[in-house]
Amino acid sequence: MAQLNKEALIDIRRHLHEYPELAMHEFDTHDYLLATIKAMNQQFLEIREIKELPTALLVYVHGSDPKRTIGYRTDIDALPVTEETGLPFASKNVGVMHACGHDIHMTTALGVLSHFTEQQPKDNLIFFFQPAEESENGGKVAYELGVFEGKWRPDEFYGLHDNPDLPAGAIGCRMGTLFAGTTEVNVDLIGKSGHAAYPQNANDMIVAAAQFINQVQTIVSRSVNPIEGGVITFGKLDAGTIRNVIAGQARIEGTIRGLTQKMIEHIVDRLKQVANGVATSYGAKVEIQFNQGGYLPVENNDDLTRRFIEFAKQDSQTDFVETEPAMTGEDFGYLLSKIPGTMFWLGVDDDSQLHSATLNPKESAIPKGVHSIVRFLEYRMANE
Ligand SMILES: CC(=O)N[C@@H](CCC[C@H](N)C(=O)O)C(=O)O
Repeated sequence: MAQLNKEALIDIRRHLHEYPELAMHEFDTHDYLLATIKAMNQQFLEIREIKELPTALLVYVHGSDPKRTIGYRTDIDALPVTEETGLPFASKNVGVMHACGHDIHMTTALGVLSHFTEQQPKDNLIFFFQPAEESENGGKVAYELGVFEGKWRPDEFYGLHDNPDLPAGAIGCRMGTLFAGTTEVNVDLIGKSGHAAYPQNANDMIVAAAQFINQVQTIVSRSVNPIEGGVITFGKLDAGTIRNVIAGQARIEGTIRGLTQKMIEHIVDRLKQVANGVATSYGAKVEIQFNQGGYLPVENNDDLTRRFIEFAKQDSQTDFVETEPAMTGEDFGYLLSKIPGTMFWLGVDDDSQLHSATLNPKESAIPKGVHSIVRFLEYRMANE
């Protein structure tokens, strides 16, 4: 197969979009990626599978005169969202959708890879097709399995995320922190169920949960430096079984975000205080779990990011936008804490936001993104 052209890229993206799979269950996605990569020129390639992380894929492109090994990572998982785009290629996997654009990420990575299967790069390249970005931190899992050891350790790592707020195909980046760190939080409030008619004999955890959720709103508004900012979102609340039984338990699931690890820790401490305070005042038991995993703040490496931005600014074929830090999280933050590199945005120009059931990224972003990334990698390989 020759280098993937625009039409081939769009076909690939639509196939991936139709068959999204959740974190650590990306089996068909893995098989499709593998088949697509195997159809490329194999002359410079080495494909690697990981037994303990069976949906992941690594591809090594041997350089002609390597001075370094450059890593490029794409995530491959989807979200438990029911698609509402009405597109002819909408998700066929009920309740699952590429609502964060990882179909765009994968296709762009395949486009870049296919270019270098036809035109051997000077440096070595490693493409990492990573499972489980949305949850279960596949990047950290891979790192801890020792996947990036020996010749498979990139000297520098790059990766992108699509951005509906930027023009299609534009590249966005910034020095320093690009994305927030995140911590998942689960709060279980445990009281006593009972008949709806006899509240005095029960301990209603719907009321306690409502109080807890309200009080939590004061953490960011009253306990966080507004210049620094932070986020607490509870996206899931589960309590009760029927209207006339008082709920004896409530489970509230959310995510905390901060641009520094210190801020995340500060919010975690305040959240514990609020949860314990509400539990005491309602005579309830509370269990709180936090899970940060690999979702560290995404810290772009100074030297590499300066070069990346310099390239993007001066390249007449790249439309570059300097961006603000974002409160989205990314487990690429973990990989960048181990291996220096740069994360950047690829504009996909859409009115819907990431994680929305109507997200419909502009496909024209894909060939433009491939073109800019190939040009950047060639520029990088031509320089010290
Ligand atoms: C780009 C993006 O949307 N990433 C996710 C990462 C999720 C981290 C973790 N599971 C959490 O919910 O805290 C995001 O929600 O920002």
